[in-house]
Amino acid sequence: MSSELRPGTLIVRGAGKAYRRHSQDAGGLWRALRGQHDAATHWVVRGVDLHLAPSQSLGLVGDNGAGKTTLLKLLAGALAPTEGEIRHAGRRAVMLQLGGGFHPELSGRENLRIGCAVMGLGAQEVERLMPEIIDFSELGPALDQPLRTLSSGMQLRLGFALATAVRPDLLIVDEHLSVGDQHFQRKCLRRILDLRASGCTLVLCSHAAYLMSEVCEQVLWLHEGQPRMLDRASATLAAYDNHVRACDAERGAAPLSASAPPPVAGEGCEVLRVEALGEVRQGVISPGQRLVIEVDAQIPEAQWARGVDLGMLLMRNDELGCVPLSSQTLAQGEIWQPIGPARYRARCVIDELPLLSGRYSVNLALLERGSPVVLGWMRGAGAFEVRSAGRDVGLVRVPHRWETVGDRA
Ligand SMILES: Nc1ncnc2c1ncn2[C@@H]1O[C@H](COP(=O)(O)OP(=O)(O)OP(=O)(O)O)[C@@H](O)[C@H]1O
Repeated sequence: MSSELRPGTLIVRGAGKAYRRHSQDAGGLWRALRGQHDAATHWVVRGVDLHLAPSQSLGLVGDNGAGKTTLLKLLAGALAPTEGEIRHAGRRAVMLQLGGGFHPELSGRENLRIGCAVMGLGAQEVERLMPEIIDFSELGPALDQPLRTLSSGMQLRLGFALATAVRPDLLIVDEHLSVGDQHFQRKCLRRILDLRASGCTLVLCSHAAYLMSEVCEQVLWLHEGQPRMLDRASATLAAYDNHVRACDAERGAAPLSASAPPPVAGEGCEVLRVEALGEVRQGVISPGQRLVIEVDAQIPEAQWARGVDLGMLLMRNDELGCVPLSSQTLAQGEIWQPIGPARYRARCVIDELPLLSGRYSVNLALLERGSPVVLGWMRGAGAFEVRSAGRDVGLVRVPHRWETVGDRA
């Protein structure tokens, strides 16, 4: 740790991690026995430069084996870099692997005490924080059972409660929000957002692009151990998405990015009904006609008070996400009309449908206002077919015109 940096600062200069890889051929064993070491240096991560100021947030994406976990371990201090330098200031909390740092034979409570001590907390601070950590983990009597008897979701609760209760200046999280039940996912996400709002620097690795785009300002794309792009979250995620699509097309696989469900975390919120209306007749509509997507949802009073947005994506039947529709710029009362106790209806109108021939449906999510917390969702709802009378090919028809060269002046 460096004293001249402000707490929450993270600086990485030319960091890399290499392992020795021994040759696998039969002669390798004999050479090793003769003391002739023929291991080659294999760089798993190389050339990473980062500078995060306090309260900045960085996401990490990359294909399997790209080196994300290795980089996170370097940032967490769990691995020493082979080359380069990593410096941070302030209290660092880490959630890398499930149950990481815990002892399987000790109880959850004992593990918490040890974990607090490892993070440098004094006895008094441990006593002060324990009730909050225990409360957040919601483990109840299971807290006094050996850790190995806890489910992975329970271990996540414990680890997450510990890592975040200490109010770290720097939080490093690896792909954990998909573990655990929906209620806990929401709790974790809220805590991450609260920490970020209170000035904690965040490094997050997740396969949920949706989450990264909401939580992180910048995203680093690692490719075969090397930084390929470091930019605003939206720019890097779009570039990475293009890369994933190109790889999928090469392999003939279905595009995953559109079909992967977002993290879900609702309590009592539910999408009840989705219907394609407007000029849809017997499930069919033409390009240029009026499409109305009507959504009924159950929103309990407490959640209504926090605010609920609606995000939709019109999907073609080859899982291509075509048209995003979001209510986020409107006041809540402009989106939802009450239709019964804790029931609301929203109508999204596309006056001139730009889509061309194909079968479509709607993926939609109820979102907590101003936050990436997903309260409820439905996929493949409100199916309709677009039939074009013309000979259009492609996906959309957009208004356009032609001009002659002379018009340009
Ligand atoms: N201890 C080790 N010894 C040798 N090679 C290792 C070691 N740890 C990781 N690797 C290799 O480093 C590469 C990067 O692994 P890493 O787990 O960092 O990738 P990742 O991007 O997190 O992958 P995933 O998304 O699949 O979790 C892999 O090829 C892996 O086999």
